Amino acid sequence: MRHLILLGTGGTIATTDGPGGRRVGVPTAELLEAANTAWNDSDVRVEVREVRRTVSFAATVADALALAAEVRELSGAADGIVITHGTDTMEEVAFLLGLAHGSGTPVVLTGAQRPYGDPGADGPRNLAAALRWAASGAARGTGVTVAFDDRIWPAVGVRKVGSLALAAFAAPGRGPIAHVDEAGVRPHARPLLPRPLLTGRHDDLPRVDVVPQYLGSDATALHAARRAGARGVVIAGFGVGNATPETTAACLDLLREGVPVAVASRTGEGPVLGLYAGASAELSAAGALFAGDLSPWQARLLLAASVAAESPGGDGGGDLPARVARRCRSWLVEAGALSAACLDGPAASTAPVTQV
Ligand SMILES: NC(=O)C[C@H](N)C(=O)O
Repeated sequence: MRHLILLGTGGTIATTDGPGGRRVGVPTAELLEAANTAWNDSDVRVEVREVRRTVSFAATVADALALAAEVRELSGAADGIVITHGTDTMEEVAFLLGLAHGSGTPVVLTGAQRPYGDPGADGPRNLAAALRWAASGAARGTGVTVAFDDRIWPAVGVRKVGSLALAAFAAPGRGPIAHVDEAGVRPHARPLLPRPLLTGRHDDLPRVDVVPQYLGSDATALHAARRAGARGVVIAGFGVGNATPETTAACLDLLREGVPVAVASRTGEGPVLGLYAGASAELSAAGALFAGDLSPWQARLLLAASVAAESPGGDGGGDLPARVARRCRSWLVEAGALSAACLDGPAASTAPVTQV
């Protein structure tokens, strides 16, 4: 008999509507009962543990790290771990759990877009799919995944792409690695699993802020982040990773001061690259990390984990941006998010640098 552990953390799947809005309150054992109407396998024993009962927009990095520690502790004791979670930050929590996960035990997050008891509730079906996937041999060695709307998404690259749609998740440019539905569990691909970056116990991560780019944005938010004690910043850049002249200049100052800078794209799909003079090309040449096709939110966690790994308890010193970028790049190459040609620095572009 296979043994799964089901960890309940809250989210819409465990909410009911009421005066003042939705609130978490449904016990995880009740969620399991509802899922069992969609799937019940007498050969699988599910052990339920209540971890937290919150909506995920109120969760913190410290909460996610505590969850990662619990998952690590339980990994040897079960054939699979399923976590019910809010969808708003699921892409970040899945990614962070992946940064800390080193065993073959599958870890599967799921949730719902509609509350418990809704006539069209998606929670029971999503949870049933997550349990089926976790109990199947196919999930072993796939690291951390998200089960939603009959599809299984890899933690690296998964994004919430719908605010209300039942098909709430996608991994643009990557696609689902399996389907789980009436036709059974059907794996199509296996995600590349980098070595865990977060080893040992971490109660929190260094502060890293995301600064978005928008028409005419100046460097005010970047300066505020620095004043607030940010140990790194991620630019959610235009297109292929560009920033306004003011932001670019402020990022170059940060790099000179020893603060790591990562660049991601606000577009939602595709890699970033140092193509444009006075913007991405300059940032890239100055040692900013170009974070492959990671979302700004996943890039933020990668940067924070790398800063933590480089400078436990210290401020790192002058070449911190270079060391952090190197560590992130080798992780991104292992994750298939960056070409191996980028390992020692920015990949040489064959295209001529475009003058802005
Ligand atoms: N669908 C959901 O779960 C959204 C909810 N606000 C949460 O993240 O907890």
